[in-house]
Amino acid sequence: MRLGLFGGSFDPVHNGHLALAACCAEQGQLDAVWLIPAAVQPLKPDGPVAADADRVAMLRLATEGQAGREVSTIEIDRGGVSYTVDTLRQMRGQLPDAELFFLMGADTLRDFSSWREPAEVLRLARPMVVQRPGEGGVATEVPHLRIDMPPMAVSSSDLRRRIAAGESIVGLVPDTVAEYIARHGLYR
Ligand SMILES: Nc1ncnc2c1ncn2[C@@H]1O[C@H](COP(=O)(O)OP(=O)(O)OP(=O)(O)O)[C@@H](O)[C@H]1O
Ligand SMILES: O=C(O)c1ccc[n+]([C@@H]2O[C@H](COP(=O)([O-])O)[C@@H](O)[C@H]2O)c1
Repeated sequence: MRLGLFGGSFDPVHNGHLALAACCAEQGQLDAVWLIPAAVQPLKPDGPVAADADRVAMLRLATEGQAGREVSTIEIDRGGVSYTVDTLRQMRGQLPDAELFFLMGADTLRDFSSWREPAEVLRLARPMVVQRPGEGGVATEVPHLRIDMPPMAVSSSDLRRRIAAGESIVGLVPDTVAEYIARHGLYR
């Protein structure tokens, strides 16, 4: 099985994330994509704004009813700083026969050399990378598969800013996620 692992802060999940997963699944012929919210992303040491349970709940709403999408709480369950190499080792141990791909946007690939054990990460999984508006071309020595995605200028930080400013987020996240954010008063 060809399994796509898609790690992120997902603070909150948005339509750019969902499009990334869909484009990689289609063009990379993936059997499934697992979305993996980080507890604490190593290069974002302040940690996420929303609670782990809220980020997981929003991911579940965003992927509800979509075939081949799952939310994995492996990093939240492990706790602490979420190093991708630890996650891939755990996945490899649980799924020895799966071919693993690690999904990301070009901005994430740009910082790849500062990750923990980047060579080991590449031994365990192949990066699958989409372009991101505002990022230049993917100029990097890191071997990766390029996936084409229509540009979507949405980011979690812009969403948090919009919500705090009382601006609309309609069309940027699934309606169920927008309702969850409003109902729980997140990011105000
Ligand atoms: N609009 C987008 N287009 C392409 N890739 C994206 C987009 N938004 C996020 N990604 C990718 O999804 C992964 C997870 O992103 P993350 O959860 O940090 O969201 P973000 O929108 O980048 O958040 P923030 O604005 O807080 O940095 C990263 O690899 C990132 O490059
Ligand atoms: O393992 C690392 O050192 C490492 C450093 C930076 C980012 N990552 C992972 O890259 C993914 C994208 O992170 P983000 O928050 O920038 O979207 C997420 O799964 C992070 O845990 C991993």
